[in-house]
Amino acid sequence: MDEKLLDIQDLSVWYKTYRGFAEVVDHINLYVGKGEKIGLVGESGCGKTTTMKMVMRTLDERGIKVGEGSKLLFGGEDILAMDAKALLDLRRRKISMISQSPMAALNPVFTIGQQMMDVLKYSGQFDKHDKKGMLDAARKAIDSVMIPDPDRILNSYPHQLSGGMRQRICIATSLLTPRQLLIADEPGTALDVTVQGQIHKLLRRLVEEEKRSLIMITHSLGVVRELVDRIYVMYAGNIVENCDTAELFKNPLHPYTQGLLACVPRLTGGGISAGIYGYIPSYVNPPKGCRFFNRCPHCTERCKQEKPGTYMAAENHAVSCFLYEDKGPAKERGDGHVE
Ligand SMILES: Nc1ncnc2c1ncn2[C@@H]1O[C@H](COP(=O)(O)OP(=O)(O)OP(=O)(O)O)[C@@H](O)[C@H]1O
Repeated sequence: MDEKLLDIQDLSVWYKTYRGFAEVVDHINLYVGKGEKIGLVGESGCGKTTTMKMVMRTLDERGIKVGEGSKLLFGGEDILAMDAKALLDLRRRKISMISQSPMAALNPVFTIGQQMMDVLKYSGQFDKHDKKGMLDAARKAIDSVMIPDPDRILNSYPHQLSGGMRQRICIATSLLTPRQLLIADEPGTALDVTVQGQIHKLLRRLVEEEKRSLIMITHSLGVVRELVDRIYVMYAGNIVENCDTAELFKNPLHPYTQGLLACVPRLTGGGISAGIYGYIPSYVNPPKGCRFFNRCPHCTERCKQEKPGTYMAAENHAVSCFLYEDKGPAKERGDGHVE
């Protein structure tokens, strides 16, 4: 197994709302190895962004509660125990996150050049007077994301660029510093499919060239198929299935994964998919059993009352559904958590 770079153990995150606590992330386990590319897939609102914002510690901590026993380890260091200085270092030098909306990520009142120079200045790689060195690094980064005329781009404001260019600039900025982990939160959402495809290929190439790790967050299994080594399927705050990408497409086991796969459009026809009937349950009053029970074609009385464990349906293929209980519990890691 790869050496773990990020290791999320038993993480629970609750938002404080006026109706009570919303249990949005519910005891999840997930890891990414050094140089590994993983996908975190699930429909809108299932808690993917919350999980990753927790990793970056960018959620407003007055508005959340983190479950007891939750652990977030990055290179063995406990993210939840980091002070403000260590967190700043984590965000400036170790992990970067590309958000869904490049317009929200870029500051509209500064040029691209000013924003890139700021990133370089605080990265600790250059002397703060070495303007030429930083400019060259910024030009090189723009070049690596295949945008011509870097000097014009450096002098442009975000609104003077197209959506695809802005998203590439976000990727270029995240690559300015030698960070080990890149978290890409649906980087193609705001773009048309042709540009989306280019952005995904670009991300894969850059991550592979620099041997970085990647977490690709998306609601579409089709998007991650060509991009990642392993996939975690998330539903309503739970990881319901986790295995290698090829295995997931060959042998999807959880009824939710099967439903998600049926939603991937096929060029060979077959009409419009029926989708998955129903919607995600309330996080304020989540079901006490399986959170997918009201949408599941295999639901039994037990599913409504009892939470399924995580079972090892095949080698390195974990699934959280009573249908696979006879396959035995998932591997214990020695720290009491399953993987
Ligand atoms: N600050 C907040 N306060 C209360 N609830 C929140 C807050 N932020 C997010 N949520 C809720 O948490 C749930 C999960 O949201 P999250 O953004 O993590 O989902 P997601 O899987 O990333 O969705 P998408 O794919 O649409 O980005 C949603 O029901 C959302 O309404």
